Parts: sequence; structure tokens; C-alpha cells
Amino acid sequence: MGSVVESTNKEVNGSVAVKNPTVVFVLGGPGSGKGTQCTNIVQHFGYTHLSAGDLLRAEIKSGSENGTMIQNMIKEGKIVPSEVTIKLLQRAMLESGNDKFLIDGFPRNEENRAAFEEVTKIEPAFVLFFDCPEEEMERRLLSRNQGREDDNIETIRKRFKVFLESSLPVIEHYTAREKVRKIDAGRPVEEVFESVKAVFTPKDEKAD
Ligand SMILES: Nc1ncnc2c1ncn2[C@@H]1O[C@H](COP(=O)(O)OP(=O)(O)O)[C@@H](O)[C@H]1O
Ligand SMILES: Nc1ccn([C@H]2C[C@H](O)[C@@H](COP(=O)(O)OP(=O)(O)O)O2)c(=O)n1
Ligand SMILES: [Mg+2]
Repeated sequence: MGSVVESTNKEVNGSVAVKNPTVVFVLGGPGSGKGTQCTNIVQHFGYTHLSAGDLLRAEIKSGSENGTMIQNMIKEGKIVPSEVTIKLLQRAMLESGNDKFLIDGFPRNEENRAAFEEVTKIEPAFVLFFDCPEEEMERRLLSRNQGREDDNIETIRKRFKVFLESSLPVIEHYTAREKVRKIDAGRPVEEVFESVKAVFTPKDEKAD
């Protein structure tokens, strides 16, 4: 017997998908603090955190047939074809049993964005954008110490270039649709989270 959420799931393009999920895209440059703030949001607001980068790294570790391709692209700071990433996101959404998701680090380019919309028919509730100076992001990435193959200065420079050229246009797309909630992410973690909380708290629950 499935859970309540599973029993109301629907078919999209031949595969089962979560019915009417709430999706928030969490975007920002590498090292802007997406993962850190998502952990805080999960604790306070009951979302499931899905990091596209974490899902891709788990896919490499699992020894899947796409593993080598994903690993090479991540090392080069390039963006993996959306077909691969969207399948991982869809599977994780279903497995979570939840219907509220923070999708962290996706969509990272126009191809990601258009394909997700086409395949899932999901429109994000809003887009949380962590805006952080590049020098600060570089400092954070060089001291992240998670043993990531892409946290070296050569790959970091490539990732910054991809962010400016490919990811910022996605943020502009949603800005034009009034979906972007921009946060000054260059401040200490707790201060950034105060601003994040204000975005997630319904207006009628806010103190005057
Ligand atoms: N506001 C902040 N100030 C200082 N360091 C931060 C802040 N937010 C995150 N960090 C640190 O910076 C590094 C990158 O943060 P992370 O959340 O992994 O960013 P992203 O997912 O956007 O790459 C981590 O080591 C994290 O602990
Ligand atoms: N939508 C995505 C997200 C990440 N990737 C790949 C390419 C990115 O440079 C790496 C790392 O992404 P991740 O979000 O974990 O990196 P940051 O948290 O921003 O430092 O994964 C991707 O190909 N497509
Ligand atoms: Mg991250």
C-alpha cells in the first residue's frame, strides 16, 4: 500500500510524478550558500531539499553508465544534459513522499529550464536567488573542504564563467515574470537566513 502522496501521484509523459508539487528553485553562483541555507529552510519549513549537484555526484558514485560522463563534465565546470538531471530529480521527488521541494542548483541554463518545464509541467512557486560577490564565493569554495574535485581554482574560474553566461539568463527569465526573490548572500549565515525566513513566512504571519 502506498502513502497518501503516492496514491495521488499522476502520470506525466509516461512516468509517474508527484501531483501538484510546490517547487522553489534555489539559485546563485557556486559558493553563494545555496546548500547551507537549504538545510536551514528544511528545518523550519518542511521542504525536501534536492541538490542537483548532490544527485549527480551520487550518480557517479553509484557506478551508473553515465557516471564517467557526469564526472568529466563536473571537473570541467560544465552543465550535464538536462535529460540526466531531470530523471534524477523526478526520482528523488517521488521517493521523498513529500510534495514541497527546494530544487537547489537547477535550472542552471536555458536548456535545463525549458526541458524541466516541458517534461514536468511544473512552474516554480518562486525562485530564491542568492546574490554574492565573486571574491566571497571564491574564498568560500577554496575553504569548503568537502573533497570536491571541482573546488580547485582552475575549475572554480570555469564555473564562474558558466554561471555568468548560462545561469544568469535563467534568473533574468524569472525576474521578467516577477518570480525572483533576491537575497544579499554576502553576509553571515544567520543574517542571510533572516532574509530567507521573511520570504517563506506568509505575509499575514509576519509581525508589524
Ligand atoms: N553566509 C556565509 N558566510 C560564510 N560562509 C558561508 C556562508 N554560507 C555558506 N558558507 C560556507 O561556504 C561554503 C559554500 O557554501 P554552500 O552552502 O556549499 O554553497 P553552494 O551550495 O551555493 O555552493 C561552505 O563551506 C559553507 O559552510
Ligand atoms: N543543474 C545542474 C547542477 C549541477 N551540475 C553540475 C555542474 C556543477 O558545476 C556541479 C556542481 O553543482 P553544485 O550545485 O553541487 O555546485 P555548487 O553547490 O553551486 O558549488 O554539478 C549540472 O551539471 N547541472
Ligand atoms: Mg551546493
